[in-house]
Amino acid sequence: MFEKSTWIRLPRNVVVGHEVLGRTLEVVDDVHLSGRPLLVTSPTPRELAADPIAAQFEERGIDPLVVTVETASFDAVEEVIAEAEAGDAAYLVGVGGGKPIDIAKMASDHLGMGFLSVPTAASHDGIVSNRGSVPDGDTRHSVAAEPPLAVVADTGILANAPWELTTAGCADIISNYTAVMDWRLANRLKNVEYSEYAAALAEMTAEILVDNADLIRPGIEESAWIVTKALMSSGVAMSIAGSSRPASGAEHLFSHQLDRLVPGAALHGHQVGVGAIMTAYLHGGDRGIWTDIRDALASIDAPTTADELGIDADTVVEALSTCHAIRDRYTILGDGMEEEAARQVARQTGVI
Ligand SMILES: NC(=O)C1=CN([C@@H]2O[C@H](COP(=O)(O)OP(=O)(O)OC[C@H]3O[C@@H](n4cnc5c(N)ncnc54)[C@H](OP(=O)(O)O)[C@@H]3O)[C@@H](O)[C@H]2O)C=CC1
Ligand SMILES: O=C(CO)COP(=O)(O)O
Ligand SMILES: [Zn+2]
Repeated sequence: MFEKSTWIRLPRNVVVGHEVLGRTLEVVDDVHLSGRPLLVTSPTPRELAADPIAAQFEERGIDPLVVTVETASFDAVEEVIAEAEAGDAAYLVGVGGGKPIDIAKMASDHLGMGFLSVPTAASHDGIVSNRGSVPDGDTRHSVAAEPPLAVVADTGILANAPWELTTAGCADIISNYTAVMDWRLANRLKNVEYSEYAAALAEMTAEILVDNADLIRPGIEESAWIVTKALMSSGVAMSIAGSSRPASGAEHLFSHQLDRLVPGAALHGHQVGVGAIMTAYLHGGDRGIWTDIRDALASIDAPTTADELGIDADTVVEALSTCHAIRDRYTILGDGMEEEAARQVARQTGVI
């Protein structure tokens, strides 16, 4: 008897382009949200996007609530939930990088409210995903959450964000190559549930981005457009899979472990990119695609070494040799690498 079922949650409206921030209320109306919004933002994105959105609401006679968060934490999620309840918010709007968007996503999931995602940086593929990532004790990886009802991605704001945020987004996409290799391996060895559609979409997204690497340059709206569409596509792959598997394998375990060892040292995307060089090497040795991954990262100015991440060699080795344990996710790291073997891989790939 056939007993499988799939429930794919996706955003209803994804609006990407020039000066679309000014159309936020149109998007709100289109997804039939009404009442008082609570904007969740962080300091820089507040000035760039949350205050202008608040002004749009005020013009309409709606007084929005605004919470500015400094760090991604469960305390921040709880603060947002409390503000939403006290202020009678009807829905949430996450405005900023991954931190405020994930906090808004987790809070709206808890409150059973809709939420809108307004990225100010093309820095990560959680913009449309059905995952929320807020560190909780030793847990650093994402958990299931409702995706946004709609996304408003203004390419002018994204293009003017610091270039390293965009290169971090590109590296998060390039890491799909190794994430999918790990997923296939886990499917073959451990019978982990696998979706050919989600894997193909994640890989194709990385391929299109790499093919267009020449067009991705600082300060150019078309570049922001290319990267943002790739981030959306990667987020959709996660929603189709019902997990972050298409976009997160051992390279993400490595990054999550760095977040524990040296919090805030480097951007999420940059860490997973460097992780992908080493885990691609583990998958294929000298004949593998690790050099292609390294060259693709270098071509968009993303870090390819520990030095460029601003993290010392010993910490990189420690993260690589211990990160298998932080999550129940089978990858090329298996039950863990010996420290000396991890050091060799980091050396062979020029990471240290
Ligand atoms: N849910 C999911 O599926 C996924 C979640 N993630 C998560 O996303 C996070 C990484 O996202 P990231 O965006 O790097 O994190 P942040 O939200 O911390 O943003 C990084 C920095 O960029 C600044 N910033 C944002 N927009 C602008 C702008 N337009 N101009 C100038 N500065 C700007 C922020 O400012 P300020 O200091 O003011 O905040 C912050 O300092 C991680 O926590 C990661 O785990 C990653 C991938 C997938
Ligand atoms: O960062 C992500 C995908 O790019 C989310 O993955 P995690 O589930 O490992 O947090
Ligand atoms: Zn990621």
